[in-house]
Amino acid sequence: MARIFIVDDVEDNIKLLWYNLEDDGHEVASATSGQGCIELAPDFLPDVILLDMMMPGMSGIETLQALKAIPSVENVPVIMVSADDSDDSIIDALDIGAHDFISKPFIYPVLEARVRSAVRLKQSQEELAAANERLATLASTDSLTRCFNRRHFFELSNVEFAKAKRHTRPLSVIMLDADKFKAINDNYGHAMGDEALKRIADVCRECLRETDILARLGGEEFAICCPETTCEGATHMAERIRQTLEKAVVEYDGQSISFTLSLGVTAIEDGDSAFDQLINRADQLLYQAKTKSRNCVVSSPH
Ligand SMILES: Nc1nc2c(ncn2[C@@H]2O[C@H](COP(=O)(O)OP(=O)(O)OP(=O)(O)O)[C@@H](O)[C@H]2O)c(=O)[nH]1
Repeated sequence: MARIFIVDDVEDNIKLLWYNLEDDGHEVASATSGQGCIELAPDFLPDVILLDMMMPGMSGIETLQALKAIPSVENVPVIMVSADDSDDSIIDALDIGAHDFISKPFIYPVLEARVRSAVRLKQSQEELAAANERLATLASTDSLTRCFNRRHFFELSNVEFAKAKRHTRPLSVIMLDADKFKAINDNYGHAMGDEALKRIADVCRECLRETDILARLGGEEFAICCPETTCEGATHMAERIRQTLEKAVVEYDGQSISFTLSLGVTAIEDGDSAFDQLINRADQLLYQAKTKSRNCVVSSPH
């Protein structure tokens, strides 16, 4: 079963096709002009469009061109249907992006077979798009914590850094690392360690804004890039993350643990020419937090 949209200025042609297609189990909608097609097809979201070439007003070719400019229907296969089966017509239609061409009068089973072929194309396009989306997610996220991975974090943060520099806007970075994490793994097992990492990500997500970029940089180290945020604002947020995590209890397999975080916070400074400089500074501040007492936030400039 597919969703078929018929465009023809002759209502009897539409009716004939409609009954046949409905009999074959398809869901059908129609328009009697190119303009009607442009207005209705994006709502109906068809799998295939059967488009008459010769119509008064907007021709089939013009309608096809307009459809290709509408994102929600640009990839819907269009079968041009026309009494004019001159080579030029066929070439025009296919060059503009029609999937197929069938001349009138057509033999219905042939048209049906072409519709099936177009539906198969649409389905493979959709499967490919979904697979590409899954791949893009896999390539950009850490599977354990669902945070961005290191590579994607730097891609996004470099763009934010460039924007902040260009418009002289604030931008901050928080680096955070679980304290004595090795002991969690050693005493409670790797699975409990994994639960603890997931909790760090959840606590960060709870505390950050939609525009903030959260990533697991590796091991038990995370970073957050905060556009439009001063060092003071980011320090406030880091402190909220620290306190929330400190109170959290992570449970796994009948056991429960609590643990703490050390955090380093810095913001863009006049002399900074690359995002890496902020990361290095935040990393040094995180190191200071570790050597100071752990379970604390160290920020600069204060
Ligand atoms: N469970 C789990 N552990 C991990 C993962 N990645 C890294 N680790 C562990 O994280 C621990 C990090 O240990 P260290 O670098 O010594 O740091 P720490 O014990 O947190 O000590 P401080 O950072 O000094 O407070 C190591 O035992 C790693 O094996 C992971 O994906 N899952």
